Parts: sequence; structure tokens; C-alpha cells
Amino acid sequence: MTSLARFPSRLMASPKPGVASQRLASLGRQLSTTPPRAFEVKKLGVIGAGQMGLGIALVAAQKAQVPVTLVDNSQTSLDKGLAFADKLLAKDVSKQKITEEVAKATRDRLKVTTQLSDLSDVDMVIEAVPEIPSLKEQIFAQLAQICPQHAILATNTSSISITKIARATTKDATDTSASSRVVSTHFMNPVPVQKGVEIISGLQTSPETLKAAVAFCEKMGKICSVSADVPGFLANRILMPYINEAIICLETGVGKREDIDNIMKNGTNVPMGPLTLADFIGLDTCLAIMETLHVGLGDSKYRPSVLLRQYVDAGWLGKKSGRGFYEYK
Ligand SMILES: NC(=O)c1ccc[n+]([C@@H]2O[C@H](COP(=O)([O-])OP(=O)(O)OC[C@H]3O[C@@H](n4cnc5c(N)ncnc54)[C@H](O)[C@@H]3O)[C@@H](O)[C@H]2O)c1
Repeated sequence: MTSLARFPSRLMASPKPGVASQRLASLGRQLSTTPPRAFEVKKLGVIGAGQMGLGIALVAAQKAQVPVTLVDNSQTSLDKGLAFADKLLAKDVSKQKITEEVAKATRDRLKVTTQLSDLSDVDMVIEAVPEIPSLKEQIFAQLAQICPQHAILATNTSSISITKIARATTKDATDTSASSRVVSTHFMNPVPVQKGVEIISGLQTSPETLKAAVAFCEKMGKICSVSADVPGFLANRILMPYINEAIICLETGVGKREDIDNIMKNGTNVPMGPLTLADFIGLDTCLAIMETLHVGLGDSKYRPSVLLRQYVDAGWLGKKSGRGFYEYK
């Protein structure tokens, strides 16, 4: 049996990938006209127990009601993540949003491990490790070996090329057996609250993989938007230059941090100002996305603010490190 013959044809990439816009239009047509396939995610793996991974694992366990294996290479992150999950579930019970039975069933579906090899029996994996291209590529190369040959391999990247991440699954670019199953499910922060998910296909991604990703996110109660694999996709192509400009305003003395946040919060009806939002997202993540936009689109208008880089150099990463543009206990 050839390596390709082992894989269901429904998960193979189209042999003739077109330009991003043509592909997006064609995927949109297929999404609306092709009947759903029988692919079902019965078990999920999530990699990275940070703010995004934990949220994805929790919502999948609660809303999609699937068992979740949560992997992190740091036991401290796993302990912290589970403690946070307990806190969120207890809060929902106390507010009568869910019953104690639902909270217990959700918690029982979460299993944690430090071993990536424990993902050998999942139908889908969602990776949420830091926004470092080489780290994601290294993980996807391993996932292609570890996960079952039908498993959807999704990344929560904010801005890195899905095509490039998919490329890391194989040394033979003509073998799309694993790369056709790579897709991006870009959840918004905080995952339990934000409804939107951006779904992005790489050049190798099969339409069936895209559909399966959309179906699972919908099962998690999310509303999907499909965008093309260009740096920043849709959400961060629009959001990050806004945050970066706010930081440049702080850097160049156009306004104080409170004034910058207050005018945007009270003037555009958003729940928080851009500097608070940057702290919430993580300044390292913001810098990584701006760098991807700057390099990937080759336009100086995406140059990261010098102050943003300095804050990251200082380890002032926002809420998660206790200090960013504001101080946190
Ligand atoms: N923070 C946001 O608002 C936001 C929003 C959407 C998407 N994202 C994206 O989600 C991803 C994760 O972001 P985050 O904010 O949750 O980061 P985070 O720093 O909060 O968490 C990352 C986790 O990954 C773990 N990790 C690091 N290396 C690992 C490895 N080799 N194997 C397993 N686990 C490893 C870390 O221990 C940590 O727990 C990034 O790609 C980011 O761009 C972030």
C-alpha cells in the first residue's frame, strides 16, 4: 500500500491549489454546497495549557462534550490551568449558568499530560503553544507521526502561515497525507466568552478538513469566519495595527495610557481600550504578530513599536507576567 493509499480520499488536498483569493472563494462554495461528511471528533487533544489552550480544552469538554487530552511541557502550567478551570466552573455554578453535574462532567473529561505521545488516539488536535514558528513546525512534524492518520491537525496561531506549518508535517512536499489535514482554528480570547473563530486553510488543506474544523467549532458553540492564509489573516490584520498605533501614541507622548484607553473605550463602544487589551493578549504575542505582518506583508506601516519591543525585552508581558502597560497582582 502506498503512503497515500492509506488515507481516506476525503482528507486529501486538491492537486491544483490556486491563489489565495481563488482558493478562498472555492472553499466558500464547497462549504455551502457539499453535504457534510461523516467525520466526527470523538476525542480531542489540545497542546499548550496557557490562556488559549486551557480555554479551548474547557469549552470543548463542556459544549462539545468530548474527552480532551491537554498537553503542556510544563507541569506548572498544567497545574495552573486545571486550577483555573476549577475556578471558572465553580463561578459558572455559583451564577447558576451550569449545574454542578455539568461542571463535574466537564472536569472529568479533562485529562492532562506532559507527553505529546499521549495524542496517539485523538481525532483532532488543536495546538496553542507560543507564537514561535520553529516551535509550531517542530510540534506539527511530531504530530504527523504520533496522531492517527485521519486526525485533523489544527493550530491556534494568530498569524503564522498555515501553509508553512503544514509543510513541516512532511519532508516530501508531494505527499499531502498529513499536510491536507492541517488547518487553523483561530479562537478569540477569552475562549469561553468570545463566540468568533477564524478558520484558515493552507494551500495543502483539503476542503473536508476545513469542513470538519468548522463543524467541530460549531459544536463548541462558536461562529466561524473563513479567511485566507495571508499574514495576520483577518482578525489580527485589523486588530494588531490598531493596538500597535496605540502603543506608538504612548511612546511618542500623544496621550497617557489612561487617556488612550479611555477615549477608545468610551468613544468606540469596545469593552476595553487597546493598551489594556494588549496586556490581556500578551505583549510577546502582540510583538510576534506585528513582526509577522511586517515581514510577511513587507510594508513599513506594520513596523512594531519600539516601546512594545522594549516591554517584551523587559519581560513585561502584560497580565500573565504581572506587569505590562498596567500593573497586576
Ligand atoms: N493570547 C491571545 O489573546 C491569543 C488569541 C488568539 C490566538 N492566540 C495564539 O494562541 C497561541 C497560544 O497563546 P497563549 O496566549 O495561550 O500563550 P501562553 O503563553 O499563555 O501559553 C502557551 C503554553 O504553551 C506551553 N508550551 C510551550 N512550549 C510547549 C511545548 N513544546 N509543548 C507543549 N506546551 C508548550 C507553555 O508552557 C504555555 O502553558 C499562540 O499561537 C497565540 O498567538 C493567542
